[in-house]
Amino acid sequence: MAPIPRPAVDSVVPSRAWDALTPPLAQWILDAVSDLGYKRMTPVQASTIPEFMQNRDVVVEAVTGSGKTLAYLIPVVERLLRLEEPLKKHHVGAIILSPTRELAAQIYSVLQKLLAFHSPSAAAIKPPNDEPNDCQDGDQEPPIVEFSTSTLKVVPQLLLGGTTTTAQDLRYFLHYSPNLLVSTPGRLLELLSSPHVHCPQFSFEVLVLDEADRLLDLGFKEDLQKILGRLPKQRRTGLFSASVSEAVHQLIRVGLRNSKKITVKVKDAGGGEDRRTPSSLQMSYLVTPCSHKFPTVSKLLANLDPLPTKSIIFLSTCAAVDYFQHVLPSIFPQRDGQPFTLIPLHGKQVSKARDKNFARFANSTNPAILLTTDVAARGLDIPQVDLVMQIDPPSDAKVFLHRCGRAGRAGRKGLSVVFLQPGREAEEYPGFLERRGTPVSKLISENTAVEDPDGSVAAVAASTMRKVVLTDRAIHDKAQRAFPSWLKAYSKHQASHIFRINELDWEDLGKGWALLKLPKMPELKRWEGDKSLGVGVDFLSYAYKDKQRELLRQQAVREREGNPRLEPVASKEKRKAWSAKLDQHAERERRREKKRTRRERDRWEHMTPAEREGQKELEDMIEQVKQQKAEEDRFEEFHGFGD
Ligand SMILES: Nc1ncnc2c1ncn2[C@@H]1O[C@H](COP(=O)(O)OP(=O)(O)OP(=O)(O)O)[C@@H](O)[C@H]1O
Repeated sequence: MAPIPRPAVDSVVPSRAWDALTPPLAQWILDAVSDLGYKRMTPVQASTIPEFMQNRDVVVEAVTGSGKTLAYLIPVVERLLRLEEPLKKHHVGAIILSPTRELAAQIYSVLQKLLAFHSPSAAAIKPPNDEPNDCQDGDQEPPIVEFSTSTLKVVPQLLLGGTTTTAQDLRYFLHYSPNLLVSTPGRLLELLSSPHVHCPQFSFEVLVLDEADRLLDLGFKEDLQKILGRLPKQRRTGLFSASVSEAVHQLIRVGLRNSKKITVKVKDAGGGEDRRTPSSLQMSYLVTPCSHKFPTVSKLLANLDPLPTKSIIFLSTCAAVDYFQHVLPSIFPQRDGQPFTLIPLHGKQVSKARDKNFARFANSTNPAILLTTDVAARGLDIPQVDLVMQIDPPSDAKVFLHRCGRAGRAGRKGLSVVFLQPGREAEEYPGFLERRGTPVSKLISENTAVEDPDGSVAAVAASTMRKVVLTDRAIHDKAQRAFPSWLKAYSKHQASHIFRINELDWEDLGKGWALLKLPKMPELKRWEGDKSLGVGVDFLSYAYKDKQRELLRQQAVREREGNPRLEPVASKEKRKAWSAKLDQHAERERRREKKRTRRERDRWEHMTPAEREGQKELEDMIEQVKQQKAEEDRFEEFHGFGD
């Protein structure tokens, strides 16, 4: 295996042998890591494990793919196995929280691999959807079975919304009495709400927030606040991420105790600047108009040497993934006589499809491409990912390094490419990234440049994809939904001074998206170009593949012909441009804020004292984050870094 990036900044601990730690790790752990082929600790493991095993909280920021998972799993299991006596039945000793189901499942799988070397724990591992066979009926009150607590062991449980019901999770909990829970916030909260699940101070040891900055985002605020309210304050806490911002470090003062900040960055090739990305990962950009983006992706896939085993394409919305999954295979090349397998994955797929698609990608033996959104940006560890392509930069600049970091993991060579449109994007975005510690350089290679002086390459690609769209009106519908949603995402980019809607080239976008026409959108009201994009389509006879759907459409056409007033007309509200809606938005936001405050007050009145404590703790954390962010913004503004 290629060398792991070397540490810098706060971390002074280099990569070390596993048996060099004091206090030493248990023999079974040494056997496990040796069997897994991990000869030495990575820098983040060498820095974190000794601290987290002792009574210290840790805030760990280390580049993607640097081995953070084992850096917390080893201390967590060691702590549970070094207790003086086993925990009482139905008492939880440790919790690991992750923002997504896929990441939680992955953490659980690493944990299983580790515990396989600890015989008492290995015997306790059951599949997460295991139905204890003495209680199959979902509606019955779960029986509480006797559970042997004489041996110290780690009994893990994976909690995932979508795969099991809360009742099934609770039955599993009551039957096997797990002491270590790996979960997403929502599902954990549901379990902790049961009076049968206990986390008292004398039992509860440690809480880990993986992708901590994402978990501290406002989207998770309520759940996290309630979770903290149900956990004892006297506990160890570990925050882990590749982007624990300075703001999150302030949490040390409020949420964490006796804490240690561990930062593992890497030096750039010349040994100078600190980087926030692994040195095995080449971070690059390409300047391409929209209509050249996918032809360029094809060229990369056709020519990159060695052939990328697995690649990820990031799009900005779920609807775009739903649409492009149909058209892209028509323009993607074959390698060694084999097509690439294109697998869609996004957060609006039902859990089963999401799990299946993720497993298909992870286990694919053919060259495979995951077409996805930011749901796959963080934490996922699929070592064979060689290439990451960001068709659009993410709206949240912080997500950029997480997306890139799906490639170039654990010292393996990886390439990340972000596609920028000529003009402001190409001129300003690289500088914007550099100021955030994630510099990118222009990808210069014969393999990538699409020479297209007369636009014929783009035209051929658009025409090939349009042929696919014409085979089924349902694909056209998807495109017409996806394009406005992409535009909305574009308009919400954090760096709004770079990503400006009024500088977009609509005709080129229509070609790049292989649209049959531009959708009716307020933004196009004053645009005088050809909204049919020069594609002559007879929409009256353009049919759905699905027979039932087509019959309904034909019926609707007949009805409309009989009564032209039935033509659906977008409401006045819908026809307003985004920009014109801003004032209304502000007013609505003010009213919403008022309602929110009232709701919060009501909720507070109905809270238990413990929940109030949790709420206060979290509010303190968020306040600190806000203050720090404001300070950072002022600093950036002063130095001309502002967005
Ligand atoms: N000591 C080690 N030696 C070699 N490889 C290791 C070692 N520890 C972990 N790895 C490998 O490194 C890869 C990345 O590990 P992990 O997923 O924990 O990274 P991470 O730092 O959590 O990344 P991210 O920030 O993207 O979540 C895994 O494939 C893992 O098997």
